[in-house]
Amino acid sequence: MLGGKKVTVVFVLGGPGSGKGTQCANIVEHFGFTHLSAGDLLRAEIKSGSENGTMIENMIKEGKIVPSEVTIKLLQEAMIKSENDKFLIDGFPRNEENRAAFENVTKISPAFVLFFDCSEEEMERRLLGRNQGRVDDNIETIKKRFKTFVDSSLPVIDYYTSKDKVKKIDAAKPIAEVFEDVKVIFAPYAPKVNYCFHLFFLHQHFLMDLCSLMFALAFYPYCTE
Ligand SMILES: Nc1ncnc2c1ncn2[C@@H]1O[C@H](COP(=O)(O)OP(=O)(O)OP(=O)(O)O)[C@@H](O)[C@H]1O
Ligand SMILES: Nc1ccn([C@@H]2O[C@H](COP(=O)(O)O)[C@@H](O)[C@H]2O)c(=O)n1
Ligand SMILES: [Mg+2]
Repeated sequence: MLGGKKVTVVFVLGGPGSGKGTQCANIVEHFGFTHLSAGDLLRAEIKSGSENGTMIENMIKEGKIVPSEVTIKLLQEAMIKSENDKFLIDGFPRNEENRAAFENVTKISPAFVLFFDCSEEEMERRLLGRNQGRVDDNIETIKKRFKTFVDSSLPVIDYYTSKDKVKKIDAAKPIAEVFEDVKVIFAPYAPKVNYCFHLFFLHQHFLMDLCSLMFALAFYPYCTE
């Protein structure tokens, strides 16, 4: 529950450059989730001129993890503001502190954890080719982010694996192929088709076709004279 509404949360995890943001955009389009990237929220906080801006910017440049209370507040505010009840939380929880604090504060447990598994070699290639002007997409910071991922984030994935909540995806494949695997996992969340609505329209079409046929048969003798 969050501010009185029941929410579904999926944590989207994986190393830097594994394709979390790319696949979240596809999931939003096909399955109606709202995408909340912790990294994007932190970058927006820097831009907004917040009092935490300088601290967040320094942490991002060093590939370190921002204290949980800052990130959780941003995630909570975004979820409350949204009219949706299905969220992809991308890049969070990044360490044990993030994980425990989120569950304590929000009382929300994820429906499952989507884990994009990719080699460092491939992730490095992608990050160096991303060209979005991110201050952390340089080889020095990328190496630090990889270390933080191994030391702090992989234990979170191990924790959720022990709870049988992790759905692991081979993220080294091309984007479209990764999404084929993602789609299988999200199939239970596909928007429901309203069969009654379809049946009504099929029925309408059938009646109209029948009327046209009767009309044509009735006038056929006159048309052929
Ligand atoms: N399966 C893929 N194959 C090749 N390139 C990919 C694939 N998925 C994403 N990319 C590209 O790799 C780059 C990083 O992808 P993306 O931003 O989605 O990763 P991310 O996991 O969100 O990274 P970060 O943790 O740094 O935010 C982007 O330029 C994206 O277009
Ligand atoms: N839970 C988080 C998520 C991110 N950060 C910081 O932001 C950086 C960029 O995150 P991306 O998910 O966009 O790659 C990340 O390296 C951290 O410095 C964080 O502190 N806590
Ligand atoms: Mg991202």
